[in-house]
Amino acid sequence: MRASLIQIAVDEGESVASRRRRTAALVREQAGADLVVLPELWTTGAFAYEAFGPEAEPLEGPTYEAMAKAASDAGVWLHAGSIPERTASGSGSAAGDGPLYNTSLVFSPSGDLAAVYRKIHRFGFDQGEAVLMSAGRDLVTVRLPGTTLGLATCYDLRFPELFRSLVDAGAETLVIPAGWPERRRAHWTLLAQARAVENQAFVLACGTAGTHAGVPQAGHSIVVDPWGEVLAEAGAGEEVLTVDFDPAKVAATREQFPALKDRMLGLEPPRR
Ligand SMILES: O=C(O)CCC(=O)C(=O)O
Repeated sequence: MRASLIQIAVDEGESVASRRRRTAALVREQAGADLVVLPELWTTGAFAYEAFGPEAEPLEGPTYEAMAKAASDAGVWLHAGSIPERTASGSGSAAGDGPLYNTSLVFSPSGDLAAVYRKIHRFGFDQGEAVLMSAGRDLVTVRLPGTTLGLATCYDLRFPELFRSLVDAGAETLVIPAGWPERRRAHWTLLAQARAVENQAFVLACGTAGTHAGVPQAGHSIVVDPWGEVLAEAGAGEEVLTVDFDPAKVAATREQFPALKDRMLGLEPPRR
């Protein structure tokens, strides 16, 4: 299976429309890959909090349209990263005035929507995304020929229980679009390898390059195999990271070193 992770530079000097066109062209250039992955919130930048509201889109907005077309033009599965999604209001009476979500979209090679994942763990403690966006509640897996993807986004990487739940739901390849900051790059690499080793799964983690809202991005998108080996790692700048991997390695690793079978669930709490 061939995956291409497009580590887009998200700099303030470029308009959202220009970056959308440029990204669609980069996706088209990946014809021949099986799966293409984009980063988190690449239209606005993950730290450009002031842009979330103004640039928010309905699910089937301009990014959806451009990415559905790019996926079908290239004939690839496309994890189109995430967008700031403006949902319809709760009453359904007025479209587009409901809560915001950090929403990932996955398209099939014919350009059909295959999955929607709304980021569960919001970043920022009491600021930024944590107050501007609502939290998703649903685990999402996507069946591709040869592997099952488990979806997570950026800060989710710090929550191992989410990934265990995805594995329990059948995930073999964990796909993590991100807008991870340079100042915590060591955590990014370490956590990507940890999630791969503990879940005996491939990890495809695609970040952004550039600087927006004064936050330099880590880049260093990374692909890790179920044994924890780094198969490929990008540098700091804009880059397409292409890697060939064998999805059968998940079952082989789980069979040869069956640690997942030794989980002890439902332990007793400490006695007082
Ligand atoms: O957890 C981190 O250090 C970065 C998370 C983040 O930037 C995000 O989720 O947008």
